Amino acid sequence: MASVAGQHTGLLIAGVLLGLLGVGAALAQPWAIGRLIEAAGGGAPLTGPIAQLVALFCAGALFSSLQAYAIGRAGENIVFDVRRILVGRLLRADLTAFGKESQGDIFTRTVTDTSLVKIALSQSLAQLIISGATVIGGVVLMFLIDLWLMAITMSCLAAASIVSIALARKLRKVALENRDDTGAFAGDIQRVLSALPTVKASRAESREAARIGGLAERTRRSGIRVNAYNALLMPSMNVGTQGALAVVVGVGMAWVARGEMDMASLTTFIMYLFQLVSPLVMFFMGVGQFVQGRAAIHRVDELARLAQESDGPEGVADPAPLGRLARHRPAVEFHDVRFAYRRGKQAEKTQVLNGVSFSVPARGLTAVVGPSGAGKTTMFQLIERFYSVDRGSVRLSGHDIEALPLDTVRGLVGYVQQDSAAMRGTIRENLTYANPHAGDDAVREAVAMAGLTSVIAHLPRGLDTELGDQGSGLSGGQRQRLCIARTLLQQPAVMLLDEATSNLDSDSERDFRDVVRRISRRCAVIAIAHRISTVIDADKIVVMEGGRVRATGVHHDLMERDELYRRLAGSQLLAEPGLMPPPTAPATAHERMEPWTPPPSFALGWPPHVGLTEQTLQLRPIKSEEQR
Ligand SMILES: Nc1ncnc2c1ncn2[C@@H]1O[C@H](COP(=O)(O)OP(=O)(O)OP(=O)(O)O)[C@@H](O)[C@H]1O
Repeated sequence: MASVAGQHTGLLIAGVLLGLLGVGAALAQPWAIGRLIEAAGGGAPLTGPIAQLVALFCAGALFSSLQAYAIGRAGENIVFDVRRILVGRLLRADLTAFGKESQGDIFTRTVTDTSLVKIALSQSLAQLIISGATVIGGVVLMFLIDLWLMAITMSCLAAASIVSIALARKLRKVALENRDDTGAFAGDIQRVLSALPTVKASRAESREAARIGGLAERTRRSGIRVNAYNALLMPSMNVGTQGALAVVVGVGMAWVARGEMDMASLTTFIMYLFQLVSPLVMFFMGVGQFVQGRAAIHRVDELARLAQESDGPEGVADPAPLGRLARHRPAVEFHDVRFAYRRGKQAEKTQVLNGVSFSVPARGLTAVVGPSGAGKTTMFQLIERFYSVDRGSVRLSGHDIEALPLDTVRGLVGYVQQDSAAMRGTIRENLTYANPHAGDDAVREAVAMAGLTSVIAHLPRGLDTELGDQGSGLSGGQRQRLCIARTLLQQPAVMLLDEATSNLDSDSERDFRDVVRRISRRCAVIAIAHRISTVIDADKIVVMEGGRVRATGVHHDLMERDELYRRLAGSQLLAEPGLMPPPTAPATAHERMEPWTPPPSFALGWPPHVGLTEQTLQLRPIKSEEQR
């Protein structure tokens, strides 16, 4: 953060210098008033002293407004740079590190904390320097007027400063707590709002309102503590200056009465003392703001240090020759890949892949099947290099992906995810997201290939129809086809389809299978499929179980020799009768799926069936039209 502020030191220094010129003009004003009193007392002409005074007033006003403009501008520049850097780092963050952070807290740090950083690094820093200079200048001039009066003033101010410094220390601590509480509150709001339908369906509104209310209450309490220390900071200084003023007026008037001091000097001294009050208060307000800003700087710095994706080692092989993948080499190879996710702040390991090896030809359809949790999606995430393998290697056309630039890897690999990721924006923007330069013809072709032409034709604004958050405004199946069209527009060399047809109806799925066939003549298609129809005519099938490749082959071959495949295929056949020839060998008792019969009473703590009575349904009488 300091380095960002360092890039704007020119403007900051200009602002501070202008402020110091304003300080000079302000400090000269009591002196000019003293001269005016002397001239009036001595019967001398007043035009000169009055002109001096007016010139000082005007110069003071001009310099302080120029200073405010320069410092404000530097502040905006600093916050702009901090946000630009943060957003860049967030978008390139390593997914493991990113997954440990709460998204709401990230949002608070990026939006609110950066605003506090702006105030701390520009306004309050300048305020500290300028009001500090005013105080020092005033103190020196007051020393020159009268040493003893100044000594009295200093002792009152020193006592007040000790209290204020102790308060500022406490303020920093509670400000940090308050920033963290605000982040936790925002994090929970984000968690709930992103799953609002689930919250409603689970009737969890009251529970969530209470939980978030608790976090809001914690934020309120720490906010009140911040406020309390802030509220004590200024009065502690005010009491010091007011005490000093009372003593100075009393002692000074006694000295004037005894003839030991002249009235002009006492008036000038008192004016300096008055002038000291506001900068002193501003100084300690600046301390308060800076201290709160430091808490924000700490949080923003922490976020900026989020681990980043590595873009491959220095001196990587030139990615250009990869272009379309060579036909004679496998498009993707896994060599004894081991991988574990790291969860939470403690980075506890979840071992997922335990030595996976297989290869995918450069053309054709490779289907990946296996029970839930076998590690199929994880494999795709490793091909996209969202995570790095712990051991072994993943190769693209013979090149270890760790040695390729990320941009090359992700340009070559197109990924249609399990949860179709559509975004707020028009359908066209969603379609061309991975290839913003795609022309209209290409868009039309991709839309047709994904079976979206008639869907889009029925929308009021066609391709320019706006979608809501997460692509709301389209059905699940339509969103999925949108993502497929987007990936097609990317023209990848390897296309990953993660259960991409799970949301398609049978007709659309049949059409889509034809599309996949056509695409697979041009590139390598790897499809995670739960439907047998997707895998039955795949060129290669990889069967996964428990983080290992259990078998590879084609359908008929696997039906003969792999129990798990036979079982998976059998269960799928139930959903899609007539698609598959009968198994070559009768299933053993062990392999056969047991039909599910409901237990006599529910075993998971459900009450036995009591029937839906008015009482259990908590029915209320329906009001008639008139009652309403
Ligand atoms: N981000 C993550 N952090 C920690 N563990 C994860 C993460 N994602 C997945 N896992 C774990 O990794 C294992 C494999 O998950 P994966 O999604 O790869 O399975 P899958 O075979 O695709 O399953 P499904 O067919 O149900 O989608 C699971 O046990 C899961 O709990």
